[in-house]
Amino acid sequence: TIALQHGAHRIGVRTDADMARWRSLRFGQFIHWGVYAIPGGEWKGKTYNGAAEWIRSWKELPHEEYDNLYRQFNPVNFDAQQWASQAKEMGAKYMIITTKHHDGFCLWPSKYSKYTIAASPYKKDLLGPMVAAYNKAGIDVYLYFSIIDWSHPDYRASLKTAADSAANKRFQVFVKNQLAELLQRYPTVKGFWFDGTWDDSWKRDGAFTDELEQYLQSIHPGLVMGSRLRADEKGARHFDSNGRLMGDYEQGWERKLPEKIEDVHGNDWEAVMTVPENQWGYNAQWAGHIKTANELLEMLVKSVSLNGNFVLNFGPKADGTFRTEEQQLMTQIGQWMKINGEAVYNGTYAGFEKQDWGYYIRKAGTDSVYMVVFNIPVSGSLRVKMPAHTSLVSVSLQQQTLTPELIGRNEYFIHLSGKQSDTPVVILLKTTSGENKEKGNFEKAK
Ligand SMILES: COc1ccc([C@H]2[C@H](O)[C@H](O)[C@H](C)N2C)cc1
Repeated sequence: TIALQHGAHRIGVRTDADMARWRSLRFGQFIHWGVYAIPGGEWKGKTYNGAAEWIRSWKELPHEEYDNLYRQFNPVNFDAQQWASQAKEMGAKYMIITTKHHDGFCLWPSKYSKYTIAASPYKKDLLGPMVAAYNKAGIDVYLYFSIIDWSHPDYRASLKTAADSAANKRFQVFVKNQLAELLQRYPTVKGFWFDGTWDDSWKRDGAFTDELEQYLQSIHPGLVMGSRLRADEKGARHFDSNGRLMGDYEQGWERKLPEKIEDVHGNDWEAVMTVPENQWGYNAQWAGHIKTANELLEMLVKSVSLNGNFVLNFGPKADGTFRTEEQQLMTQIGQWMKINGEAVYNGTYAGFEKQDWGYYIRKAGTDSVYMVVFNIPVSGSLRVKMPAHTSLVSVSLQQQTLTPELIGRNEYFIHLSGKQSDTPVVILLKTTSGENKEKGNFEKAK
């Protein structure tokens, strides 16, 4: 390894209570909301093919016009209580809200910028009511914050001149001030979700990113911040130049999931996912494949089975309401979570050999292992190979006790006689482990 001043400061996962809480939540709701919801991916009859929240970068929409959209931003139908209750119904345990995206428009009346909700017809702070309503519903709130800020005169993507460096210094002060302001205004938030940290100007100043992270922890101990904030002094991001994860969890899983446990290298991690292929902010016409509730449940369950969190994104309209498709998804996912959430919350990697029928999830610190079945085989028989020194004590499907068939050494078939289901099936295995523990109930010779 090489000597680093601003690389990872910790080997292995965070073991404090705040991180344990983040880890227990497993299922989050991302919300991308801002003035980009006004065009919604379209402008003067033309459709923008990129992600709707990036429409300002589209040559068909002059910056001057985009930067005046805030004059129309008036979410009269915004109802924080309604947002929080539908998130609760879906089963989300945390929410991540865009305080400001790359365009720099602030959903809160920041005293460090004129480009805020205070300048809009709506005038009022949007974040305060959101944080209060979600917390009241028992949902933790995390703040998305884009370092890139296209609206700020001192923002520089790269530093070519001394003037650039001077501007960048001023910009760093601005960033630090806004982050401190957010923590001061919304003290119950549990962390930041940083974005827009790929430009040279940011990743070349590893020392600043390190000091900033430590500063934020000092004024708000316990904050949970992922690997997107920092760079080490060599410009390495997420993983420092010694391959060690920076930040509290790996934050690179954007619209993609790891395949197997080795892919996450023993780190905490979180995946963020869009319902369409790549739309975060509101996009009027959803084109391409729109993920179904079952697809999204499989991503959630797969993430938890690999020791990670899964965050599903929603893009409210400019008026503050959610599109019908998103409301229907929240309801459908919530119907499954209401019955089966126990398999997701506090879920961890089970240590069982993966089978084709679906995923194993271990309830943290227990001998309870859930099988979440997405693919019932034509045989109806679910193969279960017990890990070494682990015995099977009982098998149940909801309130029904099942008797597995012993088909080999510590290997079973669980027969789902003629079972069909249009949503994932959850089976609970009670196990016992340890060298000299008594054998499970199904190993005695017939
Ligand atoms: C250049 O590729 C990008 C850059 C930024 C993103 C942003 C999206 O706008 C959204 O906020 C997502 C979480 N973030 C990574 C996505 C892809």
